[in-house]
Amino acid sequence: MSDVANPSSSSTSLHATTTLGIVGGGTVGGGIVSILTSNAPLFTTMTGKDLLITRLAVRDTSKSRDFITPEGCKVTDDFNDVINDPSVDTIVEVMGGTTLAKDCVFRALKNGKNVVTANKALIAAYLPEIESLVKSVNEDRNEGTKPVEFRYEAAVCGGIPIISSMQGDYVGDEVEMISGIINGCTNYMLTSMDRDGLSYDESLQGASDLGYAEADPTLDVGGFDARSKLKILMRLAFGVDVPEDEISCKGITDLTKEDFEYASMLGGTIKLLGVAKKLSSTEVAAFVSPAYVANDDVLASISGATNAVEVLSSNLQATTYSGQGAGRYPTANSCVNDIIKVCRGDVNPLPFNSKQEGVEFVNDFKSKFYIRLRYRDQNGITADCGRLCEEHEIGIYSILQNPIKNRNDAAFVITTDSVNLSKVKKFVAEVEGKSWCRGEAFFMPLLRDEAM
Ligand SMILES: NC(=O)C1=CN([C@@H]2O[C@H](COP(=O)(O)OP(=O)(O)OC[C@H]3O[C@@H](n4cnc5c(N)ncnc54)[C@H](OP(=O)(O)O)[C@@H]3O)[C@@H](O)[C@H]2O)C=CC1
Ligand SMILES: N[C@@H](CC=O)C(=O)O
Repeated sequence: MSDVANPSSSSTSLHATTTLGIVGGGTVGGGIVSILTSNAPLFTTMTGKDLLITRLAVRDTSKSRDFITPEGCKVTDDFNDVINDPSVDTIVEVMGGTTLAKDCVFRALKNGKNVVTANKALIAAYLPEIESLVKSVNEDRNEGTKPVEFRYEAAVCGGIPIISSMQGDYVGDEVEMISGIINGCTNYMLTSMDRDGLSYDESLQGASDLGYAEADPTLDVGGFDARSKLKILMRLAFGVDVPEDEISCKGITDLTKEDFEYASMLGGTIKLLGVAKKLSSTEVAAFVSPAYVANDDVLASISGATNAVEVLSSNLQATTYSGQGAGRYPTANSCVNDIIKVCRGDVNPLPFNSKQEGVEFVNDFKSKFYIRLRYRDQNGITADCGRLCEEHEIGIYSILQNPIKNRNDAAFVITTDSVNLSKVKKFVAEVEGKSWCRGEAFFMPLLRDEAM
């Protein structure tokens, strides 16, 4: 921190300053600037320092902005100007992505700057590397120098303070399971489609307009954004680093109107969930998938961009965190909280908690499943399915079918007894080879009914 009197703020200020460089002036970056500037006197009181935004990097400096650039802040299209400025104490990375953002964050840390980021994709892709870089940068710092901080509250569930809770509130506890809605864009979309009857494209457009979607919305609708967040939560909760692509991941793109009708027939709805569970002292399983949620489950009523995460632990038992998971101000709020902690001098030597040796990830899980099959009508289809279920050791719990409207393209749903995902995948692969089967089958877990 620059513990010198602030020369550029009102000439009467005798406070020390903290200088911020923000990389990214979009949905989140604009919100951070607005919150910091509109509450400046309060933040000075809280930290004892004037917070100056002296640098802002954007891709296109000629674009008009929906926020006011702070007085004296230099705007650039080269983030190197920000991370190489020796007067900047803290870099706030809110441009997103995993290539340039990696360069920006890694070089900022190497330059001895604190980093605040909302970038879950980057953290999920390079968590061990970030952890060891923060450690080595701090080991190399002179004795008595404040350690460099890496903070990322906004990266998981936007405005919900789940990261600080996972870092600090379970130290004497043991987390057994995390499950919840951890992507605001898709929850907004599913709500608009199910409740308001909007099409997939209309609901995605709405989510983008409201600033919920990623720059590449495939990350949202494909489940990948939720998977990045789940990976980070798994490290914090279970001390396990899981390569992201090992976590079973299905997005919302294959869901149809019919699935909502069948879910309603079963007494529930469909939510995109991230679930991770400790199966034993040495094994953890996880998935991201649409899932059937019964109407009396707390997750069924979570609508719009709201996120909700239930953490099951030995001491606390079930604790649910709920709030805005995406959008300008909820997300910027989390970044600002991190910035204030950094300015105040709070130190967190273990940003990702301790790693637990000997805990392995198992890429399979047990649940009851919903399997929707499309078919060309002919005799013997249910008999065929029943035989295949028996061969794959899948117990049928129910069979649902609306009256057939089109004999060439009809659908029915099987719900199963508890069975491993791996068995369902093999069953589905065999069904898809049948002459009567149309297209790909769709399957998803039934939450709570012994999920995992
Ligand atoms: N939006 C949300 O609800 C949430 C977002 N996040 C994360 O926050 C981060 C930012 O998201 P969001 O604000 O929505 O994204 P936006 O697309 O709205 O903003 C990205 C900003 O980064 C700038 N930028 C892009 N590339 C460069 C570059 N090479 N050099 C300098 N600036 C660049 C863009 O400049 P320009 O404006 O000129 O194009 C833009 O201002 C992402 O990591 C996202 O995952 C996390 C939680 C919630
Ligand atoms: N696209 C993300 C933004 C916040 O993380 C989401 O919708 O959750």
